[in-house]
Amino acid sequence: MSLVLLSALSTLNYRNLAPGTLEFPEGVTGIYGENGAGKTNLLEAAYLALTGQTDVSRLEQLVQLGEKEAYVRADLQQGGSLSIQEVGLGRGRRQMKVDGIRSRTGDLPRGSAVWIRPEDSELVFGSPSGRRTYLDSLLSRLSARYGQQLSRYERTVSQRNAALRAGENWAMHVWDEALVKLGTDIMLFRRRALSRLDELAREANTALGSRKSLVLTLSESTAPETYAADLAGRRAEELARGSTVTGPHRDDLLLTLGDFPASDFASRGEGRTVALALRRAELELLAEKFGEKPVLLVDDFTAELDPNRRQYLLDLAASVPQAIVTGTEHAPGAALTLRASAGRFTQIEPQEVQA
Ligand SMILES: Nc1ncnc2c1ncn2[C@@H]1O[C@H](COP(=O)(O)OP(=O)(O)OP(=O)(O)O)[C@@H](O)[C@H]1O
Repeated sequence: MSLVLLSALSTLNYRNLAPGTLEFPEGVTGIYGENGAGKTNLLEAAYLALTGQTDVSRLEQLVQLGEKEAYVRADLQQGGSLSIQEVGLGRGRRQMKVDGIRSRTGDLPRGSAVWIRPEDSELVFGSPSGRRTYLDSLLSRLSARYGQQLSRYERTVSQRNAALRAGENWAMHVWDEALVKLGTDIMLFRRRALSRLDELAREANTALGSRKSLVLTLSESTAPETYAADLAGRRAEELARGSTVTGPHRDDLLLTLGDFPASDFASRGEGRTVALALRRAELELLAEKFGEKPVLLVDDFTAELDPNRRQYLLDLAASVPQAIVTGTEHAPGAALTLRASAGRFTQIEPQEVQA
């Protein structure tokens, strides 16, 4: 894949953003403005247009209050040619087009964006499902096959759960066979990817000035060698509960800082550093896979009270071909500075930024 640059972003009826198009240069675009101005909304729209993905479960939340549909469009410069990605949003529905042709998320460039935001601390302090989502979303971008196997696995788990609830003990061997095959693929892929992810996250954690070492490990609910036996051994429990309790959908990505699990023992600041290290590792893995660094979206670098992490974020933004960095203050050294106010973005001349 060649370098992907976001040359323009257009939105219509997207949250509080005024309709219009913003053009972005190479290098860093800094966006500053007061709380509630629409800075996060803009990055969210950019991430959606670049990747087709959002972590908002109710899509209507993205549509401006009082409107029925919203639209975002990314004009991408890729290896000298222009490509246009459009996402239309309605009640519970998302439609995507690439260069005018109906498409699915899998058709979009998979390594095109990484989004770093203050809420990333939840990766450390939140539930295992958030960490699984981080891992699965990253691995699905690294390998389309992983994404396909994961959707098949998730479908199989929900069908098997329905059979368990219906007490269909006689059908279980069929479901188990399918589950073990798909689940084993997922476990093996996760194991392979984790060693490099662990190395990259460790390096980033050290570069962030952390004195404690970071180690990433998988906590697996079963192993490929024992999967079938583990399922059989918990059959009675699963029938009683009506749900599948063994398999990679129950795994966790353990983050050990120093000698202890970061989720239970890290301070808020240490947790934030670990979360940043995970995002940095994501960026590096995507760059290794696709040969180019993704567009980096940094939400609220000013939320970092620690000067070390602030500087790290600014340096990271300056090191990639294109970054958009928001904050309540302007980002120093930006190629373009925009001021956000009530969902509108106006360009600020360099001399005004200095002032
Ligand atoms: N669907 C929607 N329709 C209209 N407005 C919305 C919608 N969803 C969110 N908003 C509003 O968008 C505003 C801007 O939110 P956003 O999170 O982008 O601000 P921000 O500039 O990032 O602020 P902060 O600096 O506090 O993070 C909020 O006031 C919010 O109420």
